[in-house]
Amino acid sequence: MHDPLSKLQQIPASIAALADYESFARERMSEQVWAYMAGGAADELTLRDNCAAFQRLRLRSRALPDLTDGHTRLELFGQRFEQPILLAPVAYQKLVHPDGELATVLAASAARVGMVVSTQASVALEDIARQAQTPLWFQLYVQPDRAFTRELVQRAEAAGYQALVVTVDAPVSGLRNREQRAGFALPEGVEAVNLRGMRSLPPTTARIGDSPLFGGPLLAVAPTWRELAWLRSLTCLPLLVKGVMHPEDARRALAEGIDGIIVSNHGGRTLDTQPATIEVLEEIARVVEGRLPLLLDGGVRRGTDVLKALALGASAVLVGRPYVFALATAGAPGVCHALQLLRAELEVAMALTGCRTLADIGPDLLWRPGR
Ligand SMILES: Cc1cc2nc3c(=O)[nH]c(=O)nc-3n(C[C@H](O)[C@H](O)[C@H](O)COP(=O)(O)O)c2cc1C
Ligand SMILES: CCCCCCC(=O)C(=O)O
Repeated sequence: MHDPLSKLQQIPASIAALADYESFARERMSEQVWAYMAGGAADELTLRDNCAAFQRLRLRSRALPDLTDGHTRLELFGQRFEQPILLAPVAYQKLVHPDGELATVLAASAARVGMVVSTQASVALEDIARQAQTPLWFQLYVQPDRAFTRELVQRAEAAGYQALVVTVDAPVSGLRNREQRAGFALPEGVEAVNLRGMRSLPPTTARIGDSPLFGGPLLAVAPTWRELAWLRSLTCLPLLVKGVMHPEDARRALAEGIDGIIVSNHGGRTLDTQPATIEVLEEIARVVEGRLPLLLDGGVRRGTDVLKALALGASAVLVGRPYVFALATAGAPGVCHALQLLRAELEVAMALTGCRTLADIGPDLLWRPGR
């Protein structure tokens, strides 16, 4: 296996934190691709809030902790992870690098980080799995063609994916104004290869005065909790829902026998003006009461963000855009480097807050005036 660690010296020397990859990535992308990768929905308030809300939280350091035998290991669904950080599903990675998801999985394997592969990956899910030496989970968009959806699940199982992550926050695409203004469209050579051969919906042709969405074909086939129950009966893989932002949806997920919940607002790409994920995490954690793994994504940029999410009830976090920016800048070595930076930051943050293992991380790490 090609080792991305051997190329780490090619990383621009000025990159000291995840955010530093952004300007390098931007230089390497067209305006259209940048709009797709970096942008969010509508006025991008939620996109910005995801990061800002983490930045508002304050940590409390602890003096003279005993940190002997410290580590960041954890188990999720019987799978062992070296750190509570996974790669979030991001579609069409060939937009930013010719090897796309193959470069990412190489880096994830070298960094020993779990990866969630998008239904809309630009590389076949089987080809990604063949390269993987790390746990892979498959992110599922329930397709209008349910027989095709079942086949996708079976393909993921056969290829060795170890969990199914059903995205539940995008029955329709968000209003991506930045993409619209830039005129983003998939270029030739980049496509959702896993969806080849699927019957697609008839194009919507709403005219002025018609309802643009309601009554149309899209909502008629949008997934509901019924499809979740169907998926539950279809697979023995751990089943997670990604995109929960409301405590009642968390309650429903528990009742439906779901195995894990990802608190996510899709990185601010679906419904704009939602709160930041870190702001709703605690309320959802109160519903879940530790009965199943609770994960979070959206705005995680620093090791201290990982620590804050764990302090408020997450078992692990996922990162999205930062690794795509690293991929665009320096390919697999870039992704590997970005993951190593984040892990180092987490370990420093744990040491300075007196946490020897993840079990030591709790809400008292946060400084909350008046409490
Ligand atoms: C370019 C891009 C493509 C994405 N594609 C998918 C996808 O195919 N499936 C999915 O469930 N989420 C997708 N997401 C959302 C991410 O999985 C994740 O929720 C989000 O990026 C986390 O926020 P962050 O980018 O601030 O880390 C995508 C996000 C981005 C930026
Ligand atoms: C119905 C939403 C399709 C979006 C596909 C990729 C994605 O999740 C994203 O761009 O965000």
